[in-house]
Amino acid sequence: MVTRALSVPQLNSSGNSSSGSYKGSSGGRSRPTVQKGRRSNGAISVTPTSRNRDQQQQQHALIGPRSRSLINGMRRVSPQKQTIGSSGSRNTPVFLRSRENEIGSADTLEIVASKSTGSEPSTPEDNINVVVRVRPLNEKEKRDRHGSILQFPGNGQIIIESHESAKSRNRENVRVFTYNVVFEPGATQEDILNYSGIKRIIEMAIEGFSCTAFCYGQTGSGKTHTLTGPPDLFIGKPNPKDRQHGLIFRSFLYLFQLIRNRKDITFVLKASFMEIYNERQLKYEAIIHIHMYMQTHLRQLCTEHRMSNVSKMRLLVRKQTVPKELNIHIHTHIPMVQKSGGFFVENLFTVDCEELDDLLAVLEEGMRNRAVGSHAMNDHSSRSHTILTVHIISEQQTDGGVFLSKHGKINFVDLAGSELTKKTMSEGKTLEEANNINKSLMVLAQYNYAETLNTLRYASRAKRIRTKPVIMMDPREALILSLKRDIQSLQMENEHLKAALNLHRNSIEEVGAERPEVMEVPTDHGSIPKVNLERLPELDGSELAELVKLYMQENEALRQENNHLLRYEKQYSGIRRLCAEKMNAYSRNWKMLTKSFELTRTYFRKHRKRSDEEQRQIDQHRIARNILEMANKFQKEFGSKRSRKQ
Ligand SMILES: Nc1ncnc2c1ncn2[C@@H]1O[C@H](COP(=O)(O)OP(=O)(O)OP(=O)(O)O)[C@@H](O)[C@H]1O
Repeated sequence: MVTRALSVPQLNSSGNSSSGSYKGSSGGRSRPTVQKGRRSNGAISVTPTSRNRDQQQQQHALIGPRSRSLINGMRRVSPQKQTIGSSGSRNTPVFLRSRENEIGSADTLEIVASKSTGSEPSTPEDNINVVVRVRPLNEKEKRDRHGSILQFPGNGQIIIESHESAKSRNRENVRVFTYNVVFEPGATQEDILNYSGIKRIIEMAIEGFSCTAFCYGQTGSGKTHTLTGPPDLFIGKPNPKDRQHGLIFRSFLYLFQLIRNRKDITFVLKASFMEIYNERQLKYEAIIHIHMYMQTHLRQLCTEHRMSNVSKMRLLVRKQTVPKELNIHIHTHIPMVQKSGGFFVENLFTVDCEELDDLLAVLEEGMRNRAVGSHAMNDHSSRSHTILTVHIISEQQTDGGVFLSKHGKINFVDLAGSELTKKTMSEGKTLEEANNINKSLMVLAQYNYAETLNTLRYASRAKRIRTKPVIMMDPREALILSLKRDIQSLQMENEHLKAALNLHRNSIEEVGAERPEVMEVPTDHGSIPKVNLERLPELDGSELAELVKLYMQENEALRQENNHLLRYEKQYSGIRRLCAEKMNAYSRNWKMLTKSFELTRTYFRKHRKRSDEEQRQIDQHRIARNILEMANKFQKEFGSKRSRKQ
């Protein structure tokens, strides 16, 4: 089971951005110092220029998975981005600060690089990715000349400075936060897709992990904009090429791109879209803990915040026959969720999505149906928390012939923004909604400094959360798979032992030793029928259970056989060792015997006594040889004298 989360805290960036001492790439190289009071002159970074207490900052954080192992040793990519910032006083504003002109912080770049490797998902413990996006100033903020309290020194850092009166300024008023990525106001929707780490999340969801991307932040800070784009995108038929499309739309495209490349896997996609409206006590911990424990955000809401507090939970995409409002049921014994106690949402309507268009239709319909209100800080303010879930069920045949199915999912959560009703000038229904939203988030301090600080703290805390994701599989299928693996390794061991035994038998027979008396090895597994593994996905629960039983039996039989073989092997190897020792002794003796025989024969040849007859013959032979030699000599001498005379 996995826990992956994305959050998007928000900052209200103020109008007159400045770079101060943090211009361009060099700003990120050395550790920046805050230069108080320097007026900013560009869109690259936003520095305090105004002491206006009413200034607004909006930031949102994107929290998602990342892996320590992925980060270590990853190559850094360094795209050069030339984006025009909102205030545009510089020609080439960088939309997010990092070292050496790179886009995004080091961590994020590594995540991006890791994504492109398409490597195996790791099992990271440090898998919450926190990304902060600061939106550009809107027209009203520019008109009101609100300043910024934020600076972007690079390295994923944000500096927030309070603009209390100079007297009260002290070290406490300047705080530095570090995240995986900080997007400055010039960042585009496409940049968020490419550099926030969401692509990695989608890849992990495909691999069977449960992942979440969620946005958190002040009202009007750009959460919905980041996730879905401006609301008027969904009026009528949306133009798929619109550059304003948000993270969800772009993630869907990327998801389908990945799925189409995996021809070896069969995918089934389902999606649901619901909202939690007027819920009072939602906390970000809820969202994150749910992932640590189980399936959806709702479980945590149930267990930690007592679902009775939830006023309304509504389906945004539904069948005509399905009631709009949903009931939550809490169960203590649901097999898959036993550990945390469980819950399920009655009538949660999930849509089968065969095509990309089906997924996009879920998003569009949900966006049209969600509760939106208007107040002074946002014309299209979300009045609820929404959860769009895409289930990715995959099925792949493994080397062993077993079909492995995984159930990954990705949740996109758009939390309603926290609001100061005084600033939003909410009244009536909007006021009631705002109160509930604020309660359900964290009720923030009086001014945007405090709100921004709170958001940054929130994101910082989220970053410290450690989760341990696992791939979600049907436990029975997982068991079958592991039994199958056991069987394979037992069979290999078995073959190895048999080969070793044969070797022993042969060598024992060679020396004519007696074979040991041992139990016969059962080589036939009897009545265990063979099962067609390709039919695995078609089997129902009882058949699967039967299959597990059969595999366990086969496993057990193989284990027994291995034990017998091992005992055999032990006995045979003992006898073989004895034989070998005897053979060695024999051969040593034989060598010695041969040598002594040779010596004896030589001795006797030299010293044995000859018989008289033998001696007489030898003497005669010797006399005859002497006579012959003398005759030859005489002949030679006589011959030479005669020739001289002539
Ligand atoms: N990065 C951005 N670039 C341009 N406009 C933006 C950006 N972010 C937000 N906006 C605009 O700011 C306004 C408020 O944004 P949005 O509705 O997304 O905020 P929100 O955080 O979802 O607010 P609420 O919590 O009230 O729903 C919208 O008009 C949106 O189009």
